[in-house]
Amino acid sequence: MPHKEESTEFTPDQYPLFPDDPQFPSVKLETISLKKLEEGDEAETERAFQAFKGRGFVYLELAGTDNGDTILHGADDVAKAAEQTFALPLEEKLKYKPSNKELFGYKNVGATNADKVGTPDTAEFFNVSKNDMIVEDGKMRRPWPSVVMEHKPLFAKYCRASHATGLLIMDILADKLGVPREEIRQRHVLEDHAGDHIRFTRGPPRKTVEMPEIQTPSHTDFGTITILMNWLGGLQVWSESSRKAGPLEPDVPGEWLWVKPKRGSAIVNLGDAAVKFTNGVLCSGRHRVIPSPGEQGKWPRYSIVYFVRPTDHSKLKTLKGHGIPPADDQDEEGIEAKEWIYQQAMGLGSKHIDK
Ligand SMILES: O=C(O)CCC(=O)C(=O)O
Ligand SMILES: [Fe+2]
Repeated sequence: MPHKEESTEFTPDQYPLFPDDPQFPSVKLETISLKKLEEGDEAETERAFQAFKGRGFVYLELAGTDNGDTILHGADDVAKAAEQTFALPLEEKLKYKPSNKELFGYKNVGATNADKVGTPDTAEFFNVSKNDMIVEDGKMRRPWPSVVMEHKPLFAKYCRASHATGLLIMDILADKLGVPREEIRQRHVLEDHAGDHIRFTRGPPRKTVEMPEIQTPSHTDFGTITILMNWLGGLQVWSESSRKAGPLEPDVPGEWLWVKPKRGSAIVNLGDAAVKFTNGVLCSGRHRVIPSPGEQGKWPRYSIVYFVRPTDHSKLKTLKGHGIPPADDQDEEGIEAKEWIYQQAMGLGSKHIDK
């Protein structure tokens, strides 16, 4: 157990390994090299494409490229800043509740439902907006706690590296599907306002062996691509892939499988916007977070998530490409991404977001 007086809460050097025990069945994910993707390696791009069509989740090996190294090393520093943010008094954190149909700011423990009967979740989040971090202070749209402001250069660099990595993956998927890269890039321009953010998450240590509580309820991510860094087990994916965004409970039979954290790799998954753009060719995998297994459960669990999302005013509708079956939304204008993401968040029973 970590001792308060000698260590901070986020202490990845102390974490035991994910338990090697059939009690904790884990999912096998492809490991894709970011360096090879950047080099245009054909076999690697094909493996990535197949994995994103299949389960929608991969390990992305980060070392050896500028963006990969920024994410790999930056995530530890971001998590330390996250710890300082969560250490603020609750009343201070609650001053940063989301507003304006945006998800930026603080989500307190219990603000969303973990199931259909309304059991509260047990994780807290702090969502730091990409657009505010990459502009000068005077151009930011919201106030941020001083601990966030102190780390703004770190967050800006982390956002740029994560966004660029997301765009690289989008280019690969576009090429495979016969969609002009620009069709997707224009919906994800770095400087244009979007729901993109770095999410800090903190889940409490496990209280009982049975671990009934749910830190982050079953969901699919709303955006296009998610780049996730975590150090302790707790993330689980539903064994069967589904292409339907929707309710809290999985909609196809299956079981929860653990996703083991992998040192040196991010966990990258696609979100519902990627499903919508491709009429279900790509998969947005259903997942949730419960307390870490075995000995790992003695530590509070941190994760650092970057969400790449379509820009606020881009229309969510199926794109045209030889790999995409024509959709019945051809004649619709399409809903704007900001409104759609807000509706998705409200669908999870969020009680903390103001209009
Ligand atoms: O904490 C994790 O490992 C996953 C978090 C997650 O799924 C999310 O914030 O959307
Ligand atoms: Fe997620």
